[in-house]
Amino acid sequence: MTHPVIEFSGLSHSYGSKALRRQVLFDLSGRFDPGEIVIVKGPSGSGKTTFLTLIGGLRATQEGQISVLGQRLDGTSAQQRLQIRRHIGFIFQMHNLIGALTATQNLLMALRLHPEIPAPAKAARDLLEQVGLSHALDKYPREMSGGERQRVAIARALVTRPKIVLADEPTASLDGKTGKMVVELLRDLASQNGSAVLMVTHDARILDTGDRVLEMEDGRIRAA
Ligand SMILES: Nc1ncnc2c1ncn2[C@@H]1O[C@H](COP(=O)(O)OP(=O)(O)OP(=O)(O)O)[C@@H](O)[C@H]1O
Repeated sequence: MTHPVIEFSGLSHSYGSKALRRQVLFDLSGRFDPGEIVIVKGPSGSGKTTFLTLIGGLRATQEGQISVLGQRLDGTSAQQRLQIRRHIGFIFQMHNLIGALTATQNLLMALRLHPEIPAPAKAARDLLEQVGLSHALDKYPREMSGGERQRVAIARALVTRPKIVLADEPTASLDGKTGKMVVELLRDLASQNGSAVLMVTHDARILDTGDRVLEMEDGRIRAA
């Protein structure tokens, strides 16, 4: 039997407190297996981003259980969640590239947490070239377009070959050709590295690239 990369049950989440408290996720359960690409879709406000940030350990679990690579996330400290996050590649719209570092240096920074990866400088350059940024290796984020910055963020998330990739609209600011190339990179990582890829997207061009679709509505997972 395959061990799931992520397993969650009874997951609920609310924002605000007292009279302003509003529940946005209701009793979610499920699992993600190695090597699968899951498309998460659903209307705006249905809870997709909240769900992704919870299973990525970016928020504390309020209710329910989450296990990531065999380690429990619920009930852990912020410090422990930080450790688990090392195994996750995040591709979010607020990509938080470090402005004082070039594209290459941003990738090297991520690689510093992974001394087991050989030849980091080559790994960084190769991946930036693969996402079509050979002209921008030494550029700073402020010198790049939005789409170029997005590609640096994608390369930074993937260069450590994480076992889990969480992506929120990864192709939103990319043209069709570049978007397709990014999806191919994700597919390679899933098949060669056994990584699980969870991708929130409305992009009609890539909806059919997933192995399955998880559809959310009003904070619940709709039965497939
Ligand atoms: N930090 C927050 N504080 C209060 N409410 C929030 C917060 N973040 C999200 N919400 C609310 O929680 C609900 C779910 O939001 P979430 O961003 O998870 O949905 P989504 O499906 O990702 O939406 P979109 O497709 O528009 O990004 C929404 O009603 C949103 O307004």
